Amino acid sequence: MSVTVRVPAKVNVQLAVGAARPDGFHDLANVFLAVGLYDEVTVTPADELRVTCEGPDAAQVPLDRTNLAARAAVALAARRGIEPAVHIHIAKDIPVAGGMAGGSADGAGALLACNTLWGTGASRAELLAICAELGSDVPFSLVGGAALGTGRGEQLTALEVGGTFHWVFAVADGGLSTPAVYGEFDRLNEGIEVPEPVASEDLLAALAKGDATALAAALSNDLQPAALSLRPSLADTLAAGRAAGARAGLVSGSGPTTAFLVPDTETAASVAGALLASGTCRTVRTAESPAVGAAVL
Ligand SMILES: C[C@@](CO)(OP(=O)(O)O)[C@H](O)COP(=O)(O)OP(=O)(O)OC[C@H]1O[C@@H](n2ccc(N)nc2=O)[C@H](O)[C@@H]1O
Ligand SMILES: Nc1ncnc2c1ncn2[C@@H]1O[C@H](COP(=O)(O)OP(=O)(O)O)[C@@H](O)[C@H]1O
Repeated sequence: MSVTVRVPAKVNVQLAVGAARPDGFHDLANVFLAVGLYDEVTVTPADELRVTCEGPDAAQVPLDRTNLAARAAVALAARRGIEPAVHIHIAKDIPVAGGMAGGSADGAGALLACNTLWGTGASRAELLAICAELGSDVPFSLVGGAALGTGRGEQLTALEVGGTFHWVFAVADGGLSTPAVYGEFDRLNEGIEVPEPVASEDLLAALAKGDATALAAALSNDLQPAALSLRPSLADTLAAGRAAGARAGLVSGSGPTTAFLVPDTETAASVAGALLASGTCRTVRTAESPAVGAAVL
């Protein structure tokens, strides 16, 4: 018997970052929006814990116990005093180390899959608590849709979304390390009073209305200057997407994927083509939002 769970990627339509906390994390107003690019995590009983991965970026995914999917299985098994004897297979379609929470998706997916396979009966609240232990973005991968993440991003409030948003994602060559980007944020803000992160009322209203023009005007990412500082070529990708007709473009989370909001699927196809032709990215993907969270298939 196997259980397969499908989990979406995310884009941060607003990422407001506060000052570094004593524990090294940053308080956030993190407006997550799930997008229709998915990893599938399949768990099958086995003699011992084993992880395999397939997909274009599979070579960059660790297959040892540092893999977030393996950590999720170990965390749930430890709470129940059982062995995490399971083969976890990840069919990976979410770009790796791209600021789209692919590892977090696999963590949330493996957790839900193991809870189902083992009949461990963890409640939604317990699953969310385990997700938060695994990483700041993991709870959102479980719930999907749209949500405001406060604290380090793990405390979620569901948000209303009144329509469909169309995106083009430009996937860069190579990844960016999330801690390195937060570190660069601290360096760039040294000696500056960093304000408390607050969600934008205009942005929340645009999401609730499904108003893509208003959302485009309200998109923001406080990590973007840090990502651009570490990867200056991303400015060329942003310029190419905007010149091709995107309503707005921004770095997705810690990057280096850039996200472009477009009015419809036709514009998505033409902006994707122009971005590829510009030579400023490795590949392009189109997807729609919102997407549902982790779900057993
Ligand atoms: C930036 C964001 C935006 O959604 O995602 P990505 O773009 O990387 O996917 C997140 O804040 C990433 O969340 P996640 O990738 O789960 O990070 P974690 O494993 O919890 O933390 C990794 C490291 O990132 C930094 N970190 C993370 C979250 C946070 N609120 N403040 C931080 O300073 C810390 O240096 C921490 O040690
Ligand atoms: N299941 C996983 N899939 C991808 N990366 C993983 C996974 N588990 C651990 N990692 C590690 O997490 C790092 C960040 O990957 P990822 O979650 O894809 O990006 P991001 O944090 O930018 O959204 C990778 O470089 C990899 O070393």
